[in-house]
Amino acid sequence: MPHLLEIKGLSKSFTIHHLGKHMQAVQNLDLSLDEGEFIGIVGKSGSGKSTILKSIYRTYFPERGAIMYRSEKFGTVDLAQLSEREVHYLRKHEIGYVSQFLNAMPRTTARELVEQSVIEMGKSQDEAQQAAIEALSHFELDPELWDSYPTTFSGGQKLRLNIACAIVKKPRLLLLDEPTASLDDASKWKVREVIERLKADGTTLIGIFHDLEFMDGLCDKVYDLLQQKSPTSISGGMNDRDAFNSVGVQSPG
Ligand SMILES: Nc1ncnc2c1ncn2[C@@H]1O[C@H](COP(=O)(O)OP(=O)(O)OP(=O)(O)O)[C@@H](O)[C@H]1O
Repeated sequence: MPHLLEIKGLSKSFTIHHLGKHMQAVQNLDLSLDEGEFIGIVGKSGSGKSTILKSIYRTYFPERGAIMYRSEKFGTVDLAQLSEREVHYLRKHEIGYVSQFLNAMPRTTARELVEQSVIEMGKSQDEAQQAAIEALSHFELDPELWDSYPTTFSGGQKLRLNIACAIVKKPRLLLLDEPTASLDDASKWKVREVIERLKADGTTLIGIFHDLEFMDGLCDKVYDLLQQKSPTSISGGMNDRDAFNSVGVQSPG
């Protein structure tokens, strides 16, 4: 069985025109992921972790390299080359992205936000209602909050809602971009339970977490960007669990 995701030679840089600076965020990166696996990405602040996830989700257009994804709908495709329309389809149906930031919409309750995620997949209002109830219960968002506006939620509550919105689509691949960054310890460990549940359900995951202790025992593999040679370039290598333990004493951020 081919990998679910295989990144080959990915490079991405940014030009900040008003500062006259060119920033090499990711350079010649290789990474692969099998179905049901959870890969953690660690590295210093600015080492390109988010850029990798955003390139997979195609928030950023990769500059060089291929991001081969085995889609249920399209077969194996290069996310770096795919049309906007197909990318849009994959975001709706196959690939989810969760960060610490909530995509709140004005005058939209938590329940409606989750329902909209289902409706945009082409499902009926009834199906969306049912799926929203299941997702919000599954991720233990207090039912008293379901009909409230999420802008008033705590960091942990927003995250639960974010995850519910992503998970309700049953994505094959879920990208977690530092979702626990603003959470206290208790909320973090609740998120860990959620991730363990997703893993048990067979979701394939790539996650960025600053807290190495949080990742320990959770990820199948860790992709280590700590060995970068200069602040503007990375060239990473894959570690297995033992190698992860050996980098566990260093702080990535
Ligand atoms: N949209 C952008 N425009 C300009 N520069 C960017 C953009 N996105 C990322 N960069 C630059 O690319 C480099 C890598 O950024 P990225 O956010 O991927 O790092 P990171 O490892 O996720 O950092 P952190 O741990 O601090 O979130 C940084 O130098 C950043 O300033």
